[in-house]
Amino acid sequence: VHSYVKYNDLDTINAWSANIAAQNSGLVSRSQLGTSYEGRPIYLLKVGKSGSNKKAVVLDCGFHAREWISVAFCQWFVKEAVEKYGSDTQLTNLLNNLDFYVVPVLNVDGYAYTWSTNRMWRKTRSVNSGTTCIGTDPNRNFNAGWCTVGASSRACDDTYCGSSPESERETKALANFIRNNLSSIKGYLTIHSYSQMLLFPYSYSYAVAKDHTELNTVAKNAVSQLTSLYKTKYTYGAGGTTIYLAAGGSDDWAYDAGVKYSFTFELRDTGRYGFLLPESQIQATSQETILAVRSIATHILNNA
Ligand SMILES: Nc1ncc(C[C@H](C[SeH])C(=O)O)cc1Cl
Ligand SMILES: [Zn+2]
Ligand SMILES: [Zn+2]
Ligand SMILES: [Zn+2]
Repeated sequence: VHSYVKYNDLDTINAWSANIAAQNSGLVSRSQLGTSYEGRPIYLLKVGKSGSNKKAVVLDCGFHAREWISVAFCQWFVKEAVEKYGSDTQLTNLLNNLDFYVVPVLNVDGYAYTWSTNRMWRKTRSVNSGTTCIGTDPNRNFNAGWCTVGASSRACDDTYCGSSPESERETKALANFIRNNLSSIKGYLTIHSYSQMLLFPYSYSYAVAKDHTELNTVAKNAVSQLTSLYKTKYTYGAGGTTIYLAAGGSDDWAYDAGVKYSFTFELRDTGRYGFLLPESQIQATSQETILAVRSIATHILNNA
């Protein structure tokens, strides 16, 4: 049975996304972004009051299979939206004027694999030619400095960039969706764990993004909102200098494609539990992160 304060397996999440759309048809609709390598559906939830030519923000979770707190967060976000619409002023305003395209789990094959076989799996589950090593790192597979730095060209490595940009069905599906909706998509938030960081372009080089100053201010304000709830410490900045130089990331690609407000969240913790964050921290992590998402979305609404 589904719980917002537990980690849910893929079948439970898919049943949940069908139900929450059916029960909140004025606010939530479900479609399919594509199918994974192993043939699983990759669902997309459109969250927002129906209206014409609204701005959109893409929020994806479950890029990396083992980062379960990311997957829990997207479910919490949708719950909060449907629960508080009509009563919470800020959220109601956001949902009246913005559409949030939520991908509850992008890397569905990998996520299923962490439940069935290997909790620490990161990549997709696609077969690589000439080796028994499986999978590509979806966050090294985008056409953004592809495979130049901070990624491996060896299929057996956890940061394998793939045979070519968008070689994965999962990354191709997401990239196609963003390309096809560029006129409305003003923000891109991709949720990972762990490190407690809010990152923005670029990670693929030390080049300073043209919107660096604004993105830095948006990140600063979002982090201060997050920290205000439980005093959780976050760092923020351009990925290359804040975490590490790495190419092929979805945030860099979205930014260069024209999505100005592009951010990567690295949720709790800083290493005590790491990817194995206890379920007891899902609620607090989700609540504090939502404050940051609200802050960014409000900036987008006022400035995009
Ligand atoms: N553009 C990027 N933005 C953030 C990161 C950090 C995540 C952390 Se799990 C990763 O290593 O894929 C990595 C890249 Cl390549
Ligand atoms: Zn990740
Ligand atoms: Zn991470
Ligand atoms: Zn602002």
